[in-house]
Amino acid sequence: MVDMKDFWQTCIQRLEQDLPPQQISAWIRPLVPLAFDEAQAVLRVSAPNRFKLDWVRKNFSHQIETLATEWYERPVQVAFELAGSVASTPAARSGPAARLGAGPDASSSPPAAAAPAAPAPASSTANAAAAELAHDRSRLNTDLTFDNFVTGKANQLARAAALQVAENPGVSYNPLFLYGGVGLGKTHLIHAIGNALLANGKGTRVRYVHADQYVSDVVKAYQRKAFDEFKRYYHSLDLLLIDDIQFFAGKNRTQEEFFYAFEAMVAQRKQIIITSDTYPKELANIDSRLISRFDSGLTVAIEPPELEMRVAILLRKAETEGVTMPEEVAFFIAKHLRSNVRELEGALRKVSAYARFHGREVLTVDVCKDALKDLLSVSNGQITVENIQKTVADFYKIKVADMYSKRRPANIAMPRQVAMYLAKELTQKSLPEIGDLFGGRDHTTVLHAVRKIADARSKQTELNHALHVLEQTLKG
Ligand SMILES: Nc1ncnc2c1ncn2[C@@H]1O[C@H](COP(=O)(O)OP(=O)(O)OP(=O)(O)O)[C@@H](O)[C@H]1O
Repeated sequence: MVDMKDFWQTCIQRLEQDLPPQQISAWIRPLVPLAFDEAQAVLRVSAPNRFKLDWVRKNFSHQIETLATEWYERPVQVAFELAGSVASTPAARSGPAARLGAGPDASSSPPAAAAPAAPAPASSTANAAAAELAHDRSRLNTDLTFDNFVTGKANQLARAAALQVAENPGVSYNPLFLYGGVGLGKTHLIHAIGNALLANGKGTRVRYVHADQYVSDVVKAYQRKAFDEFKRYYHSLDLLLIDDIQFFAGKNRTQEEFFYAFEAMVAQRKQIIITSDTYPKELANIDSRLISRFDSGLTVAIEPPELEMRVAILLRKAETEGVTMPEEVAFFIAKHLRSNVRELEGALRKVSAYARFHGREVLTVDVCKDALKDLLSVSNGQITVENIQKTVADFYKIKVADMYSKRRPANIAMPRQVAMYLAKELTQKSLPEIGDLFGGRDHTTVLHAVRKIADARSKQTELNHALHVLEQTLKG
Protein backbone atom coordinates (compact mmCIF):
# COMPACT_ATOMS: atom_id res chain seq x y z
CA MET A 1 0.00 0.00 0.00
CA VAL A 2 2.69 2.43 1.11
CA ASP A 3 4.74 1.08 -1.70
CA MET A 4 2.02 1.87 -4.20
CA LYS A 5 1.63 5.43 -2.96
CA ASP A 6 5.38 5.91 -3.13
CA PHE A 7 5.33 4.60 -6.62
CA TRP A 8 2.56 6.96 -7.63
CA GLN A 9 4.40 9.95 -6.27
CA THR A 10 7.55 8.96 -8.12
CA CYS A 11 5.52 8.29 -11.22
CA ILE A 12 4.07 11.81 -11.18
CA GLN A 13 7.52 13.29 -10.62
CA ARG A 14 8.90 11.38 -13.56
CA LEU A 15 5.99 12.35 -15.81
CA GLU A 16 6.49 15.98 -14.81
CA GLN A 17 9.90 15.78 -16.43
CA ASP A 18 8.34 14.79 -19.76
CA LEU A 19 4.99 16.52 -19.89
CA PRO A 20 3.97 20.17 -19.76
CA PRO A 21 2.34 21.28 -16.47
CA GLN A 22 -1.11 21.70 -18.10
CA GLN A 23 -1.08 18.07 -19.14
CA ILE A 24 -0.03 16.97 -15.68
CA SER A 25 -2.86 18.88 -14.04
CA ALA A 26 -5.43 17.99 -16.68
CA TRP A 27 -4.74 14.28 -17.01
CA ILE A 28 -2.33 12.91 -14.46
CA ARG A 29 -3.25 14.59 -11.15
CA PRO A 30 -6.92 13.58 -11.36
CA LEU A 31 -5.89 9.91 -11.47
CA VAL A 32 -6.07 7.92 -8.25
CA PRO A 33 -4.09 4.72 -7.71
CA LEU A 34 -6.46 2.16 -6.21
CA ALA A 35 -4.54 -1.01 -5.63
CA PHE A 36 -1.71 -3.13 -6.80
CA ASP A 37 -2.65 -6.71 -7.45
CA GLU A 38 0.49 -8.65 -6.54
CA ALA A 39 -0.65 -11.91 -8.08
CA GLN A 40 -1.45 -10.49 -11.49
CA ALA A 41 0.96 -7.57 -11.45
CA VAL A 42 -1.89 -5.23 -12.27
CA LEU A 43 -2.03 -1.70 -10.95
CA ARG A 44 -5.58 -0.36 -10.78
CA VAL A 45 -5.91 3.36 -11.34
CA SER A 46 -9.13 5.33 -11.46
CA ALA A 47 -10.01 8.29 -13.65
CA PRO A 48 -12.78 10.76 -12.74
CA ASN A 49 -14.79 10.46 -15.96
CA ARG A 50 -15.08 8.45 -19.14
CA PHE A 51 -13.45 11.11 -21.28
CA LYS A 52 -10.37 11.31 -19.10
CA LEU A 53 -10.32 7.54 -18.80
CA ASP A 54 -10.19 7.06 -22.58
CA TRP A 55 -7.69 9.81 -23.10
CA VAL A 56 -5.30 8.64 -20.41
CA ARG A 57 -5.58 5.06 -21.51
CA LYS A 58 -4.77 6.01 -25.06
CA ASN A 59 -2.03 8.50 -24.40
CA PHE A 60 -0.31 7.77 -21.15
CA SER A 61 -0.73 4.11 -20.34
CA HIS A 62 2.53 3.13 -21.96
CA GLN A 63 4.54 5.68 -19.97
CA ILE A 64 2.86 4.77 -16.70
CA GLU A 65 3.34 1.08 -17.35
CA THR A 66 6.98 1.55 -18.16
CA LEU A 67 7.49 3.43 -14.90
CA ALA A 68 5.53 0.82 -12.94
CA THR A 69 7.53 -1.96 -14.54
CA GLU A 70 10.71 -0.20 -13.51
CA TRP A 71 9.46 0.42 -9.95
CA TYR A 72 8.11 -3.05 -9.26
CA GLU A 73 10.96 -4.68 -11.17
CA ARG A 74 8.65 -6.86 -13.21
CA PRO A 75 6.25 -6.25 -16.12
CA VAL A 76 3.21 -4.45 -14.74
CA GLN A 77 -0.09 -3.73 -16.43
CA VAL A 78 -2.08 -0.67 -15.51
CA ALA A 79 -5.86 -1.06 -15.36
CA PHE A 80 -7.70 2.22 -15.70
CA GLU A 81 -11.25 2.36 -14.45
CA LEU A 82 -13.95 4.89 -13.85
CA ALA A 83 -13.80 6.28 -10.30
CA GLY A 84 -16.07 4.41 -7.85
CA SER A 85 -18.30 3.17 -10.62
CA VAL A 86 -19.49 -0.10 -12.06
CA ALA A 87 -17.28 0.59 -15.05
CA SER A 88 -14.72 -1.73 -13.58
CA THR A 89 -17.11 -4.64 -13.83
CA PRO A 90 -16.86 -6.71 -16.95
CA ALA A 91 -20.62 -6.57 -17.58
CA ALA A 92 -20.61 -2.80 -17.82
CA ARG A 93 -17.53 -2.63 -19.98
CA SER A 94 -17.78 -1.68 -23.59
CA GLY A 95 -14.07 -1.66 -24.32
CA PRO A 96 -11.84 -4.27 -25.87
CA ALA A 97 -12.15 -6.75 -23.01
CA ALA A 98 -15.86 -7.05 -23.66
CA ARG A 99 -15.17 -7.70 -27.31
CA LEU A 100 -12.55 -10.24 -26.48
CA GLY A 101 -14.66 -12.04 -23.91
CA ALA A 102 -13.66 -11.47 -20.34
CA GLY A 103 -13.94 -15.03 -19.07
CA PRO A 104 -16.70 -17.51 -18.43
CA ASP A 105 -18.09 -15.94 -15.28
CA ALA A 106 -17.55 -12.35 -16.30
CA SER A 107 -21.10 -11.36 -17.12
CA SER A 108 -22.58 -12.92 -14.00
CA SER A 109 -20.19 -11.44 -11.48
CA PRO A 110 -21.51 -8.65 -9.27
CA PRO A 111 -20.12 -5.13 -9.44
CA ALA A 112 -16.90 -4.75 -7.50
CA ALA A 113 -17.29 -3.07 -4.15
CA ALA A 114 -16.03 0.46 -4.60
CA ALA A 115 -13.29 0.38 -2.00
CA PRO A 116 -10.62 2.53 -3.52
CA ALA A 117 -7.67 1.51 -1.43
CA ALA A 118 -8.59 -2.13 -0.97
CA PRO A 119 -6.44 -4.73 -2.67
CA ALA A 120 -7.96 -6.00 -5.91
CA PRO A 121 -9.84 -9.23 -5.41
CA ALA A 122 -8.46 -12.20 -7.30
CA SER A 123 -11.75 -12.34 -9.14
CA SER A 124 -13.10 -12.11 -12.61
CA THR A 125 -12.94 -8.33 -12.26
CA ALA A 126 -9.20 -8.49 -11.97
CA ASN A 127 -9.07 -11.00 -14.81
CA ALA A 128 -11.16 -8.77 -16.99
CA ALA A 129 -9.07 -5.78 -16.09
CA ALA A 130 -5.97 -7.77 -16.92
CA ALA A 131 -7.48 -8.86 -20.24
CA GLU A 132 -8.46 -5.34 -21.14
CA LEU A 133 -5.07 -4.07 -20.20
CA ALA A 134 -3.27 -6.79 -21.99
CA HIS A 135 -5.16 -5.48 -24.96
CA ASP A 136 -4.50 -1.79 -24.39
CA ARG A 137 -0.92 -2.54 -23.67
CA SER A 138 -0.52 -4.49 -26.87
CA ARG A 139 -1.44 -1.38 -28.90
CA LEU A 140 -3.48 -3.61 -31.17
CA ASN A 141 -6.33 -2.28 -33.24
CA THR A 142 -9.26 -4.62 -32.58
CA ASP A 143 -10.80 -3.75 -35.94
CA LEU A 144 -8.06 -5.50 -37.86
CA THR A 145 -8.84 -9.20 -37.78
CA PHE A 146 -8.57 -12.31 -39.93
CA ASP A 147 -12.35 -12.23 -40.32
CA ASN A 148 -12.39 -8.96 -42.19
CA PHE A 149 -9.21 -9.60 -44.15
CA VAL A 150 -10.26 -10.35 -47.72
CA THR A 151 -8.15 -13.06 -49.30
CA GLY A 152 -7.09 -13.52 -52.89
CA LYS A 153 -4.12 -14.75 -54.87
CA ALA A 154 -2.11 -11.69 -53.90
CA ASN A 155 -2.16 -12.35 -50.18
CA GLN A 156 -3.16 -15.97 -49.66
CA LEU A 157 0.35 -17.14 -48.86
CA ALA A 158 0.88 -14.33 -46.38
CA ARG A 159 -2.47 -15.02 -44.75
CA ALA A 160 -1.77 -18.75 -44.50
CA ALA A 161 1.59 -18.06 -42.88
CA ALA A 162 -0.01 -15.57 -40.51
CA LEU A 163 -2.67 -18.09 -39.48
CA GLN A 164 -0.05 -20.74 -38.94
CA VAL A 165 1.93 -18.42 -36.69
CA ALA A 166 -1.20 -17.41 -34.79
CA GLU A 167 -1.83 -21.10 -34.10
CA ASN A 168 1.75 -22.03 -33.21
CA PRO A 169 3.55 -18.90 -32.08
CA GLY A 170 7.27 -19.24 -31.65
CA VAL A 171 7.45 -22.66 -33.26
CA SER A 172 6.43 -22.58 -36.87
CA TYR A 173 8.15 -19.65 -38.52
CA ASN A 174 10.31 -17.37 -36.48
CA PRO A 175 10.57 -14.63 -37.51
CA LEU A 176 7.74 -14.24 -39.96
CA PHE A 177 8.79 -11.49 -42.35
CA LEU A 178 6.01 -9.93 -44.45
CA TYR A 179 6.87 -7.48 -47.17
CA GLY A 180 5.11 -5.59 -49.93
CA GLY A 181 4.19 -2.15 -51.21
CA VAL A 182 2.17 0.50 -49.42
CA GLY A 183 -1.41 -0.12 -48.39
CA LEU A 184 -1.47 -3.83 -49.19
CA GLY A 185 -2.53 -5.11 -45.78
CA LYS A 186 0.71 -5.89 -43.95
CA THR A 187 -0.28 -3.92 -40.88
CA HIS A 188 -3.78 -5.39 -41.00
CA LEU A 189 -2.42 -8.91 -41.08
CA ILE A 190 -0.05 -8.54 -38.15
CA HIS A 191 -2.75 -6.94 -36.01
CA ALA A 192 -4.95 -9.91 -36.94
CA ILE A 193 -2.30 -12.28 -35.60
CA GLY A 194 -2.00 -10.30 -32.37
CA ASN A 195 -5.76 -10.12 -31.89
CA ALA A 196 -6.11 -13.84 -32.50
CA LEU A 197 -3.45 -14.62 -29.91
CA LEU A 198 -4.89 -12.28 -27.30
CA ALA A 199 -8.31 -13.78 -27.81
CA ASN A 200 -7.09 -17.27 -26.94
CA GLY A 201 -7.14 -16.25 -23.29
CA LYS A 202 -3.74 -17.73 -22.47
CA GLY A 203 -2.38 -14.44 -21.22
CA THR A 204 0.00 -14.01 -24.14
CA ARG A 205 2.04 -10.84 -23.86
CA VAL A 206 1.69 -9.10 -27.17
CA ARG A 207 3.06 -5.79 -28.37
CA TYR A 208 2.55 -4.06 -31.69
CA VAL A 209 5.10 -1.36 -32.34
CA HIS A 210 5.83 0.73 -35.38
CA ALA A 211 9.55 0.81 -36.14
CA ASP A 212 9.56 4.58 -35.62
CA GLN A 213 8.15 4.16 -32.13
CA TYR A 214 10.76 1.54 -31.33
CA VAL A 215 13.46 3.95 -32.46
CA SER A 216 12.11 6.65 -30.17
CA ASP A 217 11.84 4.16 -27.28
CA VAL A 218 15.52 3.42 -27.74
CA VAL A 219 16.33 7.12 -27.75
CA LYS A 220 14.35 7.63 -24.53
CA ALA A 221 15.99 4.65 -22.87
CA TYR A 222 19.33 6.11 -23.89
CA GLN A 223 18.54 9.54 -22.46
CA ARG A 224 17.32 8.06 -19.20
CA LYS A 225 20.04 5.45 -19.03
CA ALA A 226 17.22 2.95 -18.71
CA PHE A 227 18.34 0.23 -21.07
CA ASP A 228 17.86 -2.52 -18.51
CA GLU A 229 14.24 -1.62 -18.15
CA PHE A 230 13.87 -1.34 -21.90
CA LYS A 231 15.42 -4.76 -22.38
CA ARG A 232 13.33 -6.31 -19.64
CA TYR A 233 10.18 -5.04 -21.23
CA TYR A 234 10.88 -6.19 -24.77
CA HIS A 235 12.46 -9.48 -23.73
CA SER A 236 9.42 -10.30 -21.61
CA LEU A 237 7.03 -10.35 -24.57
CA ASP A 238 5.62 -13.51 -26.10
CA LEU A 239 4.81 -11.85 -29.40
CA LEU A 240 6.45 -8.78 -30.86
CA LEU A 241 4.91 -7.27 -33.98
CA ILE A 242 7.18 -4.72 -35.54
CA ASP A 243 5.90 -2.72 -38.47
CA ASP A 244 7.84 -1.06 -41.29
CA ILE A 245 11.29 -2.18 -40.20
CA GLN A 246 12.84 -0.28 -43.11
CA PHE A 247 12.65 2.74 -40.77
CA PHE A 248 15.56 1.24 -38.83
CA ALA A 249 17.82 2.27 -41.71
CA GLY A 250 20.94 4.00 -40.43
CA LYS A 251 19.79 3.80 -36.78
CA ASN A 252 22.69 1.82 -35.43
CA ARG A 253 21.88 1.84 -31.74
CA THR A 254 18.31 0.80 -32.46
CA GLN A 255 19.54 -2.01 -34.66
CA GLU A 256 21.87 -3.20 -31.95
CA GLU A 257 19.15 -3.22 -29.29
CA PHE A 258 16.78 -4.93 -31.65
CA PHE A 259 19.38 -7.54 -32.42
CA TYR A 260 19.61 -8.46 -28.73
CA ALA A 261 15.85 -8.48 -28.30
CA PHE A 262 15.57 -10.64 -31.39
CA GLU A 263 18.15 -13.15 -30.24
CA ALA A 264 16.67 -13.35 -26.74
CA MET A 265 13.13 -13.79 -27.98
CA VAL A 266 13.89 -16.38 -30.63
CA ALA A 267 16.03 -18.37 -28.19
CA GLN A 268 13.03 -18.54 -25.86
CA ARG A 269 10.70 -19.41 -28.73
CA LYS A 270 8.91 -16.11 -28.46
CA GLN A 271 7.41 -15.05 -31.77
CA ILE A 272 8.62 -12.09 -33.80
CA ILE A 273 6.76 -10.77 -36.80
CA ILE A 274 8.23 -8.09 -39.00
CA THR A 275 6.85 -6.09 -41.90
CA SER A 276 8.79 -4.12 -44.44
CA ASP A 277 8.37 -2.48 -47.80
CA THR A 278 10.94 -4.79 -49.29
CA TYR A 279 12.52 -8.19 -48.75
CA PRO A 280 15.39 -8.51 -46.25
CA LYS A 281 18.34 -8.49 -48.66
CA GLU A 282 17.03 -5.37 -50.31
CA LEU A 283 16.87 -3.38 -47.06
CA ALA A 284 19.26 -0.47 -47.21
CA ASN A 285 21.48 0.61 -44.28
CA ILE A 286 20.55 -2.29 -42.07
CA ASP A 287 23.26 -4.37 -40.43
CA SER A 288 23.92 -7.60 -42.32
CA ARG A 289 23.66 -9.59 -39.05
CA LEU A 290 20.08 -8.41 -38.75
CA ILE A 291 19.28 -9.01 -42.39
CA SER A 292 20.39 -12.60 -42.12
CA ARG A 293 18.27 -13.03 -38.96
CA PHE A 294 15.25 -11.54 -40.73
CA ASP A 295 15.61 -14.11 -43.48
CA SER A 296 16.05 -17.04 -41.13
CA GLY A 297 12.36 -17.82 -40.61
CA LEU A 298 9.80 -17.39 -43.34
CA THR A 299 9.74 -14.45 -45.73
CA VAL A 300 6.49 -13.88 -47.61
CA ALA A 301 5.37 -11.17 -50.02
CA ILE A 302 1.98 -9.49 -50.21
CA GLU A 303 1.29 -8.54 -53.81
CA PRO A 304 -1.03 -5.85 -55.13
CA PRO A 305 -4.58 -7.25 -55.29
CA GLU A 306 -5.87 -8.65 -58.55
CA LEU A 307 -9.15 -7.43 -60.09
CA GLU A 308 -11.50 -9.95 -58.43
CA MET A 309 -9.92 -9.30 -55.09
CA ARG A 310 -10.25 -5.56 -55.48
CA VAL A 311 -13.93 -6.03 -56.26
CA ALA A 312 -14.36 -8.31 -53.25
CA ILE A 313 -12.64 -5.79 -51.00
CA LEU A 314 -14.84 -2.94 -52.25
CA LEU A 315 -18.03 -4.93 -51.78
CA ARG A 316 -16.99 -6.04 -48.33
CA LYS A 317 -15.97 -2.57 -47.19
CA ALA A 318 -19.12 -1.02 -48.66
CA GLU A 319 -21.23 -3.53 -46.76
CA THR A 320 -19.40 -2.79 -43.53
CA GLU A 321 -19.96 0.93 -44.02
CA GLY A 322 -23.64 0.37 -44.80
CA VAL A 323 -23.24 1.55 -48.40
CA THR A 324 -25.18 -0.29 -51.09
CA MET A 325 -22.78 -0.89 -53.93
CA PRO A 326 -23.94 -2.67 -57.09
CA GLU A 327 -21.38 -5.08 -58.48
CA GLU A 328 -20.93 -3.16 -61.72
CA VAL A 329 -19.92 -0.13 -59.68
CA ALA A 330 -17.40 -2.16 -57.73
CA PHE A 331 -16.01 -3.51 -61.01
CA PHE A 332 -15.79 -0.03 -62.44
CA ILE A 333 -13.79 1.30 -59.49
CA ALA A 334 -11.64 -1.81 -59.27
CA LYS A 335 -10.77 -1.70 -62.95
CA HIS A 336 -9.56 1.85 -62.68
CA LEU A 337 -7.82 1.85 -59.33
CA ARG A 338 -5.29 -0.88 -59.12
CA SER A 339 -2.45 -0.01 -56.91
CA ASN A 340 -3.50 -0.81 -53.36
CA VAL A 341 -6.26 -1.37 -50.84
CA ARG A 342 -5.85 1.97 -49.12
CA GLU A 343 -6.57 3.65 -52.44
CA LEU A 344 -9.74 1.57 -52.80
CA GLU A 345 -10.86 2.57 -49.32
CA GLY A 346 -10.25 6.21 -50.21
CA ALA A 347 -12.28 5.84 -53.39
CA LEU A 348 -15.15 4.24 -51.51
CA ARG A 349 -15.17 7.09 -49.00
CA LYS A 350 -15.14 9.66 -51.80
CA VAL A 351 -17.90 8.00 -53.74
CA SER A 352 -20.21 7.60 -50.77
CA ALA A 353 -19.59 11.15 -49.53
CA TYR A 354 -20.26 12.47 -53.03
CA ALA A 355 -23.47 10.45 -53.34
CA ARG A 356 -24.70 11.64 -49.94
CA PHE A 357 -23.86 15.24 -50.74
CA HIS A 358 -25.68 15.15 -54.08
CA GLY A 359 -28.65 13.27 -52.69
CA ARG A 360 -28.02 10.17 -54.83
CA GLU A 361 -29.46 7.18 -53.06
CA VAL A 362 -27.98 4.60 -55.37
CA LEU A 363 -24.37 4.41 -56.38
CA THR A 364 -24.03 4.23 -60.15
CA VAL A 365 -21.09 4.17 -62.51
CA ASP A 366 -21.91 7.75 -63.47
CA VAL A 367 -21.80 8.88 -59.86
CA CYS A 368 -18.40 7.19 -59.56
CA LYS A 369 -17.09 8.84 -62.70
CA ASP A 370 -17.97 12.24 -61.26
CA ALA A 371 -16.83 11.53 -57.73
CA LEU A 372 -13.50 10.05 -58.79
CA LYS A 373 -12.76 12.43 -61.66
CA ASP A 374 -9.34 13.35 -60.33
CA LEU A 375 -8.26 9.84 -59.57
CA LEU A 376 -9.48 8.51 -62.89
CA SER A 377 -7.99 11.18 -65.12
CA VAL A 378 -4.55 9.64 -64.81
CA SER A 379 -5.75 6.13 -65.41
CA ASN A 380 -7.94 6.93 -68.41
CA GLY A 381 -5.13 8.22 -70.59
CA GLN A 382 -3.64 6.01 -73.24
CA ILE A 383 -0.27 5.82 -71.60
CA THR A 384 1.42 2.47 -72.09
CA VAL A 385 4.59 1.08 -70.58
CA GLU A 386 6.11 0.91 -74.07
CA ASN A 387 5.33 4.57 -74.48
CA ILE A 388 7.02 5.40 -71.22
CA GLN A 389 10.10 3.33 -72.03
CA LYS A 390 10.52 5.10 -75.36
CA THR A 391 9.94 8.59 -73.97
CA VAL A 392 12.32 8.06 -71.05
CA ALA A 393 14.99 6.47 -73.28
CA ASP A 394 14.78 9.46 -75.66
CA PHE A 395 14.95 11.89 -72.77
CA TYR A 396 18.07 10.32 -71.28
CA LYS A 397 19.54 9.49 -74.67
CA ILE A 398 19.85 5.76 -74.13
CA LYS A 399 18.60 2.87 -76.27
CA VAL A 400 15.07 1.59 -75.72
CA ALA A 401 16.57 -1.92 -75.60
CA ASP A 402 18.38 -0.91 -72.43
CA MET A 403 15.03 -0.76 -70.69
CA TYR A 404 14.83 -4.56 -70.86
CA SER A 405 18.54 -5.38 -70.79
CA LYS A 406 20.34 -6.73 -67.75
CA ARG A 407 23.06 -4.10 -68.03
CA ARG A 408 23.48 -2.08 -64.88
CA PRO A 409 25.76 0.91 -65.40
CA ALA A 410 24.37 3.93 -63.57
CA ASN A 411 23.63 5.91 -66.73
CA ILE A 412 21.22 3.13 -67.75
CA ALA A 413 20.01 1.87 -64.37
CA MET A 414 18.73 5.27 -63.26
CA PRO A 415 16.61 6.03 -66.37
CA ARG A 416 15.29 2.47 -66.20
CA GLN A 417 14.19 3.08 -62.62
CA VAL A 418 12.60 6.35 -63.67
CA ALA A 419 10.66 4.50 -66.36
CA MET A 420 9.50 1.88 -63.84
CA TYR A 421 8.41 4.63 -61.48
CA LEU A 422 6.43 6.35 -64.23
CA ALA A 423 4.96 3.03 -65.33
CA LYS A 424 3.64 2.50 -61.83
CA GLU A 425 2.41 6.05 -61.56
CA LEU A 426 0.80 6.48 -64.94
CA THR A 427 -0.47 3.05 -65.94
CA GLN A 428 -2.72 0.47 -64.36
CA LYS A 429 -0.09 -2.25 -64.51
CA SER A 430 0.76 -4.17 -61.37
CA LEU A 431 4.35 -4.47 -60.15
CA PRO A 432 4.81 -7.99 -61.57
CA GLU A 433 3.37 -6.88 -64.92
CA ILE A 434 5.76 -3.95 -65.03
CA GLY A 435 8.63 -6.26 -64.07
CA ASP A 436 7.76 -8.50 -67.04
CA LEU A 437 7.75 -5.57 -69.40
CA PHE A 438 11.20 -4.57 -68.19
CA GLY A 439 12.91 -7.76 -69.31
CA GLY A 440 11.34 -10.16 -66.82
CA ARG A 441 12.45 -8.41 -63.66
CA ASP A 442 11.12 -9.38 -60.27
CA HIS A 443 8.31 -7.22 -58.87
CA THR A 444 10.46 -6.35 -55.88
CA THR A 445 13.00 -4.76 -58.22
CA VAL A 446 10.20 -2.58 -59.55
CA LEU A 447 9.02 -1.78 -56.05
CA HIS A 448 12.54 -0.79 -55.09
CA ALA A 449 12.82 1.48 -58.15
CA VAL A 450 9.47 3.12 -57.45
CA ARG A 451 10.38 3.85 -53.86
CA LYS A 452 13.86 5.02 -54.70
CA ILE A 453 12.72 7.47 -57.36
CA ALA A 454 9.83 8.74 -55.22
CA ASP A 455 12.26 9.39 -52.42
CA ALA A 456 14.92 10.97 -54.67
CA ARG A 457 12.26 13.11 -56.30
CA SER A 458 11.34 14.67 -53.00
CA LYS A 459 14.96 15.61 -52.38
CA GLN A 460 16.40 16.50 -55.79
CA THR A 461 14.91 19.47 -57.59
CA GLU A 462 16.55 18.53 -60.86
CA LEU A 463 15.10 15.05 -60.91
CA ASN A 464 11.72 16.39 -59.87
CA HIS A 465 11.81 18.77 -62.78
CA ALA A 466 12.82 16.03 -65.23
CA LEU A 467 9.93 13.92 -63.99
CA HIS A 468 7.49 16.78 -64.47
CA VAL A 469 8.66 17.19 -68.04
CA LEU A 470 8.33 13.47 -68.68
CA GLU A 471 4.87 13.34 -67.11
CA GLN A 472 3.66 16.26 -69.17
CA THR A 473 5.10 14.75 -72.35
CA LEU A 474 3.43 11.42 -71.67
CA LYS A 475 0.05 12.88 -70.71
CA GLY A 476 0.13 15.00 -73.87
N1 LIG B 1 -7.00 -8.02 -47.78
C1 LIG B 1 -7.58 -6.99 -47.17
N2 LIG B 1 -8.85 -7.08 -46.74
C2 LIG B 1 -9.45 -6.03 -46.13
N3 LIG B 1 -8.85 -4.86 -45.88
C3 LIG B 1 -7.58 -4.73 -46.27
C4 LIG B 1 -6.89 -5.78 -46.92
N4 LIG B 1 -5.64 -5.35 -47.22
C5 LIG B 1 -5.56 -4.11 -46.75
N5 LIG B 1 -6.72 -3.73 -46.18
C6 LIG B 1 -7.01 -2.41 -45.59
O1 LIG B 1 -6.30 -1.44 -46.34
C7 LIG B 1 -5.76 -0.44 -45.50
C8 LIG B 1 -4.26 -0.38 -45.68
O2 LIG B 1 -3.70 -1.59 -45.20
P1 LIG B 1 -2.44 -1.66 -44.22
O3 LIG B 1 -2.36 -0.43 -43.40
O4 LIG B 1 -2.45 -2.97 -43.53
O5 LIG B 1 -1.29 -1.62 -45.32
P2 LIG B 1 0.27 -1.77 -45.19
O6 LIG B 1 0.65 -2.85 -46.13
O7 LIG B 1 0.67 -1.93 -43.78
O8 LIG B 1 0.79 -0.39 -45.77
P3 LIG B 1 1.95 0.61 -45.26
O9 LIG B 1 3.23 -0.03 -45.64
O10 LIG B 1 1.66 1.86 -46.03
O11 LIG B 1 1.79 0.78 -43.78
C9 LIG B 1 -6.18 -0.80 -44.09
O12 LIG B 1 -7.34 -0.07 -43.76
C10 LIG B 1 -6.50 -2.30 -44.18
O13 LIG B 1 -7.49 -2.66 -43.24
